[in-house]
Amino acid sequence: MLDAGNSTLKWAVVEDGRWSATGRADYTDDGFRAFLEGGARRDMRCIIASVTRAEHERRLAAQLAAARLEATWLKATATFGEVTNGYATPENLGVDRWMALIAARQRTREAVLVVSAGTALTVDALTATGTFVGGVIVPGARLMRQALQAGTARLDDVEGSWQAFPRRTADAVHSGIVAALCGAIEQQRARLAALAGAGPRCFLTGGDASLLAPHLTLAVDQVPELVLEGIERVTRGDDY
Ligand SMILES: Nc1ncnc2c1ncn2[C@@H]1O[C@H](COP(=O)(O)OP(=O)(O)OP(=O)(O)O)[C@@H](O)[C@H]1O
Ligand SMILES: CC(C)(CO)[C@@H](O)C(=O)NCCC(=O)O
Ligand SMILES: [K+]
Repeated sequence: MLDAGNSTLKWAVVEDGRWSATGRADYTDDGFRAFLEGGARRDMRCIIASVTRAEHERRLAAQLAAARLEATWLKATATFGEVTNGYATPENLGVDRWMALIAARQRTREAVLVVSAGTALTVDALTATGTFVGGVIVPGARLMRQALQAGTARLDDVEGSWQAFPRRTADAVHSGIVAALCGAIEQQRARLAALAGAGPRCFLTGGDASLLAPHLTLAVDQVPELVLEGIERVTRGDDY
């Protein structure tokens, strides 16, 4: 199973229902070699949830073909089991978000906020009836930092640390980004709470989950492999 994000490729190898290996790599030949050496075997079926650019997808497709691995590329659908995709055009929803929502439903039947903090931050609301009612997309931490550097003269690329009231430029940038990302999560949580009539649970995944978790006032469950869990569920189910 492959979670092909905009920045990195994440994978899990499933043998006899057991996850025998997991890993992550960038979109280079070395990265793909890490995947092959990390447990992929000849004749394995690869199920891919990709939101990355066409160039990465073509390269990945060629690498899989060269390794004689059969590839299946997933798309978001209108429904899966109890989960209903409320997007205006369901197939336009990023398949990574769809997989995370399906995995979240497998973990709980309560209302839940599904947050992925990667290249982009997505905050998606799933009701207790299993309906994905919508969600927001925000630039992720790296993109925010790049945007500030590109659009201003005096913000250097210096690593800052989190401060409630930053008094140095680097700390102000770092803390501002954390505040913006956490603010989006807290707002959507309040909106889903109003809709659901109770405080929703929150699952947090993605490369920046640990950056945000300490600064959220709500209780969150960190689930690093949420997208891969969704791929496994979809692959296993007869609903797809
Ligand atoms: N090379 C890097 N330089 C700076 N920050 C990085 C780098 N790699 C990862 N990060 C940090 O990790 C965050 C998330 O990126 P990462 O690739 O880990 O997420 P991801 O969940 O795999 O994203 P996606 O699924 O969209 O590829 C970035 O916003 C950034 O803060
Ligand atoms: C929002 C991202 C970049 C998050 O990885 C991805 O899910 C994506 O490209 N989605 C397509 C657009 C959408 O979900 O509305
Ligand atoms: K993401």
